[in-house]
Amino acid sequence: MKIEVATKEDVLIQKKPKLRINNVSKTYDQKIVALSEVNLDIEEGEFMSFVGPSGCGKSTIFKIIAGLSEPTTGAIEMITPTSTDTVINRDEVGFVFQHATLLPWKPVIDNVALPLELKGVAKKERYEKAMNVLEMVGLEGYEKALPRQLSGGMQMRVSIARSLIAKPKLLLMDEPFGALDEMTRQNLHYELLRIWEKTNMTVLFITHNVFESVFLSTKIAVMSARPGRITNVYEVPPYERNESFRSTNEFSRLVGEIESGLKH
Ligand SMILES: Nc1ncnc2c1ncn2[C@@H]1O[C@H](COP(=O)(O)OP(=O)(O)OP(=O)(O)O)[C@@H](O)[C@H]1O
Repeated sequence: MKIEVATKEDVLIQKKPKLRINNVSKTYDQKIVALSEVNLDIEEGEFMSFVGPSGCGKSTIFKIIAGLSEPTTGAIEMITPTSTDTVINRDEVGFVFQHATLLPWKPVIDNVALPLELKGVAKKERYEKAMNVLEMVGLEGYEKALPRQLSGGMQMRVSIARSLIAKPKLLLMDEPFGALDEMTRQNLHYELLRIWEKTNMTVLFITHNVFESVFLSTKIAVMSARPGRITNVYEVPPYERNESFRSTNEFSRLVGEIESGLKH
């Protein structure tokens, strides 16, 4: 992972912590150019969605931000006003994947507490924290259940709870609701927005669903086909996110604009 240190001047002009994707390119196996010169600034507390054609490098960006993959050129910078040290603290980054990826033999509470168990946190403390996040995702009472006893939506809630237990400042969600039915997906939209508002995390969210991106996000980054670039960033005004928002003219207008942006 290439980490760049921001200058003091950089830091002083930033009002809020900011994640900067600075000229990031990624070539796999010296021939597959997945990303080409991606630049994007993300403010603290933003809910930023990434939409783009299949294979345009959305997951690659997330892997680079999470430190699971190295950029070929460029860097991810985390700039905070309190420190000139821009090393991203991996403990502050949570990751949720399309599939819940739960350990089938472990009860819900142990799945949720796993990140703390791996860090050697004592059982009492990790169970207390797991109960708190299970309550946040509406799963109190299910702590002893095994994953197979839960619906797909509930398993995703467990996965989200597990990502929240270490109190991430940045949550990366790679198509988390892609495998769920529409009703479950919409219920989880409200849950996620409630959690986002409560925690003030920065959320980065990959989806193929433009409606979902407009409903959830403060900003939407549209990407081009491979090699992936950010072609446009749309801002969603702070409308109240409720059922009626989905049927407003503003909602349809934004969906239309983004869909046409995806075609160019
Ligand atoms: N480990 C890898 N080795 C080689 N090529 C890879 C690797 N990971 C991804 N790629 C290639 O890089 C490109 C971008 O992949 P990536 O998974 O980031 O796209 P994506 O936009 O997330 O796709 P999707 O929307 O289909 O999930 C694709 O062409 C993919 O085949």
